[in-house]
Amino acid sequence: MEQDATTGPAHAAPILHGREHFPSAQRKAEALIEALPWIQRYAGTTMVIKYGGNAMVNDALRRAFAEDIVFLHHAGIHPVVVHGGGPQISRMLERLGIESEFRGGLRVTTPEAMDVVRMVLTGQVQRELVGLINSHGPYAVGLSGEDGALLRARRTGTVVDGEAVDLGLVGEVVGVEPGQITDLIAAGRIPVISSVAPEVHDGGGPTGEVLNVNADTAAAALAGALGASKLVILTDVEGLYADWPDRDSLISSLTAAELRALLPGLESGMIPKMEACLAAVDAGVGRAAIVDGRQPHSMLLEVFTTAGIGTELVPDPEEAGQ
Ligand SMILES: Nc1ncnc2c1ncn2[C@@H]1O[C@H](COP(=O)(O)OP(=O)(O)O)[C@@H](O)[C@H]1O
Ligand SMILES: CC(=O)N[C@@H](CCC(=O)OP(=O)(O)O)C(=O)O
Repeated sequence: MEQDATTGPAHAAPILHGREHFPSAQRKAEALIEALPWIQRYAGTTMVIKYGGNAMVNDALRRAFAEDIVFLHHAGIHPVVVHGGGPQISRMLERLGIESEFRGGLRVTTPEAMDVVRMVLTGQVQRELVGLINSHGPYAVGLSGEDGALLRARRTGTVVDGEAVDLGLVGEVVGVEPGQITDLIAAGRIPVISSVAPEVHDGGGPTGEVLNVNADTAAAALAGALGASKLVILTDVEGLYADWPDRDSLISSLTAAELRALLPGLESGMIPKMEACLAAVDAGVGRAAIVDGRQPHSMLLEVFTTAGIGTELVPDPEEAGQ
Protein backbone atom coordinates (compact mmCIF):
# COMPACT_ATOMS: atom_id res chain seq x y z
CA MET A 1 0.00 0.00 0.00
CA GLU A 2 1.32 3.44 -0.89
CA GLN A 3 1.92 5.76 2.04
CA ASP A 4 1.04 9.42 2.28
CA ALA A 5 4.43 11.16 2.64
CA THR A 6 3.10 13.54 5.29
CA THR A 7 1.18 11.15 7.51
CA GLY A 8 2.76 7.71 6.91
CA PRO A 9 0.79 4.53 7.62
CA ALA A 10 -2.20 4.84 9.92
CA HIS A 11 -0.49 3.17 12.89
CA ALA A 12 2.38 5.69 12.73
CA ALA A 13 0.12 8.77 12.86
CA PRO A 14 0.67 9.50 16.59
CA ILE A 15 4.41 9.62 16.04
CA LEU A 16 4.23 12.03 13.13
CA HIS A 17 1.65 14.38 14.58
CA GLY A 18 2.95 15.84 17.79
CA ARG A 19 -0.50 16.87 18.98
CA GLU A 20 -1.68 13.26 18.74
CA HIS A 21 0.69 12.62 21.60
CA PHE A 22 -1.21 14.97 23.83
CA PRO A 23 -3.71 12.51 25.34
CA SER A 24 -0.97 10.12 26.36
CA ALA A 25 1.26 12.91 27.67
CA GLN A 26 -1.72 14.16 29.67
CA ARG A 27 -2.32 10.68 31.08
CA LYS A 28 1.33 10.49 32.09
CA ALA A 29 1.16 13.91 33.75
CA GLU A 30 -2.04 12.89 35.57
CA ALA A 31 -0.31 9.75 36.77
CA LEU A 32 2.58 11.81 38.15
CA ILE A 33 0.21 14.22 39.87
CA GLU A 34 -1.73 11.29 41.34
CA ALA A 35 1.55 9.84 42.65
CA LEU A 36 2.51 12.98 44.58
CA PRO A 37 0.43 12.47 47.75
CA TRP A 38 1.54 8.82 47.88
CA ILE A 39 5.19 9.83 47.57
CA GLN A 40 4.65 12.32 50.41
CA ARG A 41 2.89 9.70 52.50
CA TYR A 42 5.57 7.03 52.15
CA ALA A 43 8.75 9.15 51.86
CA GLY A 44 11.08 8.38 54.75
CA THR A 45 9.29 5.10 55.57
CA THR A 46 10.49 1.55 55.09
CA MET A 47 8.60 -0.62 52.63
CA VAL A 48 9.17 -4.36 52.43
CA ILE A 49 8.79 -5.82 48.96
CA LYS A 50 8.61 -9.58 48.57
CA TYR A 51 9.61 -10.81 45.13
CA GLY A 52 8.47 -14.36 44.43
CA GLY A 53 9.96 -16.92 42.13
CA ASN A 54 6.84 -17.15 39.99
CA ALA A 55 6.99 -13.41 39.28
CA MET A 56 10.64 -13.62 38.22
CA VAL A 57 10.05 -15.66 35.11
CA ASN A 58 11.81 -13.54 32.49
CA ASP A 59 14.59 -10.98 32.12
CA ALA A 60 12.28 -8.11 31.17
CA LEU A 61 10.20 -8.56 34.34
CA ARG A 62 13.29 -8.83 36.53
CA ARG A 63 14.75 -5.66 34.98
CA ALA A 64 11.44 -3.79 35.45
CA PHE A 65 11.36 -4.93 39.08
CA ALA A 66 14.88 -3.59 39.67
CA GLU A 67 13.89 -0.25 38.07
CA ASP A 68 10.86 0.00 40.34
CA ILE A 69 12.95 -0.66 43.45
CA VAL A 70 15.42 2.05 42.42
CA PHE A 71 12.47 4.38 41.70
CA LEU A 72 11.14 3.85 45.26
CA HIS A 73 14.63 4.58 46.60
CA HIS A 74 14.88 7.85 44.64
CA ALA A 75 11.38 8.82 45.77
CA GLY A 76 12.74 8.83 49.34
CA ILE A 77 11.16 5.49 50.35
CA HIS A 78 13.42 2.84 51.92
CA PRO A 79 12.76 -0.41 50.07
CA VAL A 80 13.83 -3.70 51.63
CA VAL A 81 13.61 -6.62 49.22
CA VAL A 82 12.90 -10.13 50.51
CA HIS A 83 13.07 -12.69 47.74
CA GLY A 84 11.89 -16.23 47.17
CA GLY A 85 12.92 -18.52 44.36
CA GLY A 86 10.69 -21.57 44.77
CA PRO A 87 10.56 -22.46 41.04
CA GLN A 88 14.33 -21.99 40.74
CA ILE A 89 14.89 -24.33 43.74
CA SER A 90 12.52 -26.90 42.21
CA ARG A 91 14.36 -26.79 38.89
CA MET A 92 17.73 -27.31 40.56
CA LEU A 93 16.41 -30.16 42.72
CA GLU A 94 15.06 -31.80 39.58
CA ARG A 95 18.39 -31.40 37.76
CA LEU A 96 20.13 -33.03 40.71
CA GLY A 97 17.55 -35.82 40.88
CA ILE A 98 16.37 -34.86 44.38
CA GLU A 99 12.65 -35.32 44.94
CA SER A 100 10.66 -32.65 46.72
CA GLU A 101 7.01 -32.01 47.45
CA PHE A 102 4.90 -29.18 48.87
CA ARG A 103 2.43 -29.67 51.73
CA GLY A 104 0.12 -26.80 52.66
CA GLY A 105 2.14 -24.48 50.38
CA LEU A 106 5.48 -25.33 52.08
CA ARG A 107 8.35 -27.47 50.75
CA VAL A 108 9.16 -30.63 52.69
CA THR A 109 12.89 -30.00 53.14
CA THR A 110 15.38 -32.84 53.70
CA PRO A 111 19.01 -32.05 54.64
CA GLU A 112 19.97 -32.76 51.02
CA ALA A 113 17.29 -30.36 49.72
CA MET A 114 18.32 -27.72 52.29
CA ASP A 115 21.80 -27.48 50.73
CA VAL A 116 20.14 -26.74 47.41
CA VAL A 117 17.69 -24.20 48.91
CA ARG A 118 20.59 -22.29 50.46
CA MET A 119 22.70 -22.44 47.30
CA VAL A 120 19.93 -21.35 44.93
CA LEU A 121 18.40 -18.61 47.09
CA THR A 122 21.51 -16.91 48.42
CA GLY A 123 24.00 -17.94 45.74
CA GLN A 124 21.93 -17.55 42.60
CA VAL A 125 18.60 -15.71 42.86
CA GLN A 126 19.93 -13.09 45.29
CA ARG A 127 23.11 -12.46 43.30
CA GLU A 128 21.05 -11.85 40.19
CA LEU A 129 18.71 -9.39 41.92
CA VAL A 130 21.61 -7.52 43.51
CA GLY A 131 23.29 -7.25 40.11
CA LEU A 132 20.13 -5.96 38.41
CA ILE A 133 19.55 -3.28 41.04
CA ASN A 134 23.21 -2.31 41.00
CA SER A 135 23.15 -1.77 37.26
CA HIS A 136 21.52 1.55 38.32
CA GLY A 137 24.11 2.44 40.97
CA PRO A 138 25.80 0.83 43.98
CA TYR A 139 22.62 0.42 46.03
CA ALA A 140 21.88 -3.23 46.72
CA VAL A 141 23.55 -5.31 49.42
CA GLY A 142 22.56 -8.98 49.65
CA LEU A 143 22.12 -10.74 52.97
CA SER A 144 20.79 -14.11 54.00
CA GLY A 145 18.78 -14.49 57.20
CA GLU A 146 21.93 -16.24 58.47
CA ASP A 147 24.11 -13.12 58.20
CA GLY A 148 24.59 -11.47 61.58
CA ALA A 149 21.74 -13.76 62.73
CA LEU A 150 19.35 -11.38 60.98
CA LEU A 151 16.60 -13.99 61.36
CA ARG A 152 16.13 -16.71 63.99
CA ALA A 153 13.82 -19.64 63.31
CA ARG A 154 12.26 -22.70 64.91
CA ARG A 155 11.08 -25.80 63.13
CA THR A 156 7.48 -25.81 62.10
CA GLY A 157 5.14 -28.37 60.66
CA THR A 158 1.78 -27.92 59.03
CA VAL A 159 -1.66 -29.46 59.15
CA VAL A 160 -3.18 -30.81 55.94
CA ASP A 161 -6.75 -32.19 56.01
CA GLY A 162 -6.62 -32.33 59.79
CA GLU A 163 -3.37 -34.33 59.77
CA ALA A 164 -0.08 -33.05 61.20
CA VAL A 165 2.69 -33.05 58.56
CA ASP A 166 6.41 -33.02 59.39
CA LEU A 167 8.13 -30.64 56.96
CA GLY A 168 11.72 -31.44 57.96
CA LEU A 169 14.09 -28.46 57.91
CA VAL A 170 11.39 -25.81 57.56
CA GLY A 171 11.27 -22.91 59.94
CA GLU A 172 9.07 -20.12 61.17
CA VAL A 173 10.72 -16.86 62.19
CA VAL A 174 10.86 -16.36 65.95
CA GLY A 175 13.22 -13.40 66.03
CA VAL A 176 14.59 -10.61 63.83
CA GLU A 177 17.67 -8.47 64.44
CA PRO A 178 16.76 -5.40 62.37
CA GLY A 179 19.80 -3.26 63.33
CA GLN A 180 21.94 -4.22 60.37
CA ILE A 181 19.05 -3.50 57.99
CA THR A 182 18.46 -0.04 59.46
CA ASP A 183 22.24 0.60 59.27
CA LEU A 184 22.25 -0.31 55.58
CA ILE A 185 19.24 1.93 54.95
CA ALA A 186 20.95 4.80 56.78
CA ALA A 187 23.95 4.29 54.51
CA GLY A 188 21.72 4.68 51.43
CA ARG A 189 21.67 0.96 50.55
CA ILE A 190 18.87 -1.34 49.48
CA PRO A 191 18.97 -4.61 51.48
CA VAL A 192 18.11 -7.75 49.46
CA ILE A 193 17.38 -10.69 51.78
CA SER A 194 17.03 -14.43 51.22
CA SER A 195 14.73 -16.46 53.43
CA VAL A 196 17.15 -18.91 55.02
CA ALA A 197 17.49 -18.70 58.81
CA PRO A 198 19.60 -20.26 61.55
CA GLU A 199 17.64 -22.56 63.85
CA VAL A 200 17.59 -21.60 67.53
CA HIS A 201 16.89 -23.62 70.70
CA ASP A 202 14.10 -22.65 73.07
CA GLY A 203 16.74 -20.78 75.05
CA GLY A 204 17.60 -18.69 71.97
CA GLY A 205 21.05 -20.15 71.17
CA PRO A 206 21.83 -21.54 67.69
CA THR A 207 21.47 -25.31 67.12
CA GLY A 208 23.91 -25.21 64.20
CA GLU A 209 21.17 -26.14 61.69
CA VAL A 210 19.84 -23.84 58.98
CA LEU A 211 16.13 -23.79 58.12
CA ASN A 212 14.18 -23.11 54.95
CA VAL A 213 11.67 -20.30 55.60
CA ASN A 214 8.89 -19.47 53.18
CA ALA A 215 9.81 -16.06 51.74
CA ASP A 216 6.36 -14.55 52.36
CA THR A 217 6.68 -15.49 56.03
CA ALA A 218 10.19 -14.01 56.23
CA ALA A 219 9.03 -10.80 54.53
CA ALA A 220 6.17 -10.40 57.02
CA ALA A 221 8.47 -10.91 60.02
CA LEU A 222 10.92 -8.35 58.66
CA ALA A 223 8.15 -5.87 57.84
CA GLY A 224 6.85 -6.13 61.42
CA ALA A 225 10.30 -5.79 63.00
CA LEU A 226 11.20 -2.81 60.79
CA GLY A 227 7.88 -1.03 61.45
CA ALA A 228 7.27 -0.94 57.70
CA SER A 229 4.60 1.32 56.26
CA LYS A 230 3.62 -1.37 53.78
CA LEU A 231 4.34 -4.95 52.72
CA VAL A 232 3.98 -5.61 48.99
CA ILE A 233 4.07 -9.23 47.80
CA LEU A 234 4.57 -9.79 44.08
CA THR A 235 3.24 -13.07 42.77
CA ASP A 236 1.91 -14.75 39.62
CA VAL A 237 -1.77 -14.12 40.07
CA GLU A 238 -3.88 -10.93 39.93
CA GLY A 239 -4.56 -11.01 43.65
CA LEU A 240 -6.60 -12.99 46.15
CA TYR A 241 -9.72 -14.68 44.79
CA ALA A 242 -12.49 -15.29 47.32
CA ASP A 243 -13.62 -18.32 45.35
CA TRP A 244 -10.52 -19.56 43.53
CA PRO A 245 -10.36 -20.10 40.53
CA ASP A 246 -13.54 -18.13 39.76
CA ARG A 247 -12.09 -15.09 37.97
CA ASP A 248 -15.05 -12.93 39.00
CA SER A 249 -14.19 -13.29 42.67
CA LEU A 250 -11.03 -11.12 42.76
CA ILE A 251 -10.92 -9.10 45.99
CA SER A 252 -9.53 -5.58 45.70
CA SER A 253 -9.51 -4.75 49.42
CA LEU A 254 -10.32 -6.58 52.65
CA THR A 255 -9.90 -6.13 56.38
CA ALA A 256 -7.97 -8.40 58.73
CA ALA A 257 -11.25 -9.80 60.13
CA GLU A 258 -12.52 -10.56 56.61
CA LEU A 259 -9.25 -12.34 55.79
CA ARG A 260 -9.39 -14.41 59.00
CA ALA A 261 -12.77 -15.71 57.87
CA LEU A 262 -11.38 -16.67 54.42
CA LEU A 263 -8.10 -18.27 55.57
CA PRO A 264 -9.40 -21.79 56.35
CA GLY A 265 -10.66 -22.13 52.77
CA LEU A 266 -7.43 -21.08 51.04
CA GLU A 267 -5.20 -23.47 49.08
CA SER A 268 -1.53 -24.02 48.23
CA GLY A 269 0.81 -21.03 47.98
CA MET A 270 -1.97 -18.60 48.95
CA ILE A 271 -1.98 -19.99 52.50
CA PRO A 272 1.50 -18.76 53.58
CA LYS A 273 1.03 -15.61 51.50
CA MET A 274 -2.20 -14.46 53.14
CA GLU A 275 -1.05 -15.66 56.59
CA ALA A 276 2.03 -13.49 56.04
CA CYS A 277 -0.08 -10.45 55.15
CA LEU A 278 -2.19 -10.97 58.25
CA ALA A 279 0.86 -11.42 60.48
CA ALA A 280 2.36 -8.19 59.10
CA VAL A 281 -0.80 -6.14 59.66
CA ASP A 282 -1.25 -7.69 63.13
CA ALA A 283 2.35 -6.63 63.88
CA GLY A 284 1.48 -3.02 63.04
CA VAL A 285 2.45 -2.78 59.35
CA GLY A 286 0.16 -0.14 57.81
CA ARG A 287 -1.13 -2.31 54.96
CA ALA A 288 -0.18 -5.37 52.94
CA ALA A 289 -0.84 -5.98 49.26
CA ILE A 290 -0.63 -8.92 46.87
CA VAL A 291 0.08 -7.77 43.31
CA ASP A 292 0.58 -9.44 39.97
CA GLY A 293 4.31 -9.48 39.32
CA ARG A 294 3.72 -10.70 35.76
CA GLN A 295 2.61 -7.16 34.88
CA PRO A 296 5.69 -4.95 34.50
CA HIS A 297 5.75 -2.08 37.04
CA SER A 298 2.69 -3.40 38.91
CA MET A 299 4.44 -2.48 42.16
CA LEU A 300 4.54 1.21 41.19
CA LEU A 301 0.84 1.12 40.35
CA GLU A 302 0.10 -0.40 43.75
CA VAL A 303 2.20 2.07 45.72
CA PHE A 304 1.59 5.30 43.79
CA THR A 305 -2.04 5.16 42.66
CA THR A 306 -5.20 5.65 44.66
CA ALA A 307 -7.02 2.62 43.26
CA GLY A 308 -3.93 0.41 43.51
CA ILE A 309 -3.84 -2.98 41.81
CA GLY A 310 -4.29 -6.49 43.17
CA THR A 311 -5.57 -7.15 46.69
CA GLU A 312 -4.91 -4.90 49.66
CA LEU A 313 -5.25 -5.97 53.28
CA VAL A 314 -5.99 -3.19 55.75
CA PRO A 315 -6.23 -3.33 59.56
CA ASP A 316 -9.66 -3.70 61.14
CA PRO A 317 -11.32 -0.27 61.40
CA GLU A 318 -11.10 -0.08 65.22
CA GLU A 319 -7.34 -0.84 65.07
CA ALA A 320 -6.75 1.61 62.23
CA GLY A 321 -8.52 4.28 64.29
CA GLN A 322 -6.35 3.75 67.38
N1 LIG B 1 -7.69 -17.98 46.53
C1 LIG B 1 -6.65 -17.86 45.70
N2 LIG B 1 -6.42 -16.70 45.05
C2 LIG B 1 -5.35 -16.56 44.22
N3 LIG B 1 -4.45 -17.57 43.97
C3 LIG B 1 -4.63 -18.76 44.58
C4 LIG B 1 -5.73 -18.96 45.47
N4 LIG B 1 -5.64 -20.24 45.95
C5 LIG B 1 -4.55 -20.79 45.40
N5 LIG B 1 -3.93 -19.93 44.56
C6 LIG B 1 -2.67 -20.23 43.86
O1 LIG B 1 -1.58 -19.64 44.59
C7 LIG B 1 -0.57 -19.26 43.65
C8 LIG B 1 0.41 -18.24 44.27
O2 LIG B 1 1.21 -18.87 45.26
P1 LIG B 1 2.72 -19.31 44.91
O3 LIG B 1 2.72 -20.19 43.68
O4 LIG B 1 3.31 -19.87 46.15
O5 LIG B 1 3.37 -17.90 44.51
P2 LIG B 1 4.87 -17.30 44.63
O6 LIG B 1 5.82 -18.23 43.97
O7 LIG B 1 4.74 -15.98 43.95
O8 LIG B 1 5.17 -17.15 46.12
C9 LIG B 1 -1.36 -18.73 42.48
O9 LIG B 1 -0.64 -18.79 41.27
C10 LIG B 1 -2.58 -19.67 42.45
O10 LIG B 1 -2.31 -20.76 41.59
C1 LIG C 1 9.41 -23.64 53.26
C2 LIG C 1 9.33 -23.22 51.83
O1 LIG C 1 8.41 -23.61 51.12
N1 LIG C 1 10.30 -22.40 51.39
C3 LIG C 1 10.37 -21.92 50.05
C4 LIG C 1 11.41 -20.80 50.01
C5 LIG C 1 11.43 -20.02 48.73
C6 LIG C 1 10.12 -19.27 48.48
O2 LIG C 1 9.33 -19.00 49.37
O3 LIG C 1 9.99 -18.92 47.17
P1 LIG C 1 8.70 -18.26 46.45
O4 LIG C 1 8.42 -17.00 47.15
O5 LIG C 1 9.21 -18.07 45.08
O6 LIG C 1 7.56 -19.25 46.53
C7 LIG C 1 10.76 -23.04 49.04
O7 LIG C 1 11.52 -23.93 49.40
O8 LIG C 1 10.31 -22.96 47.90
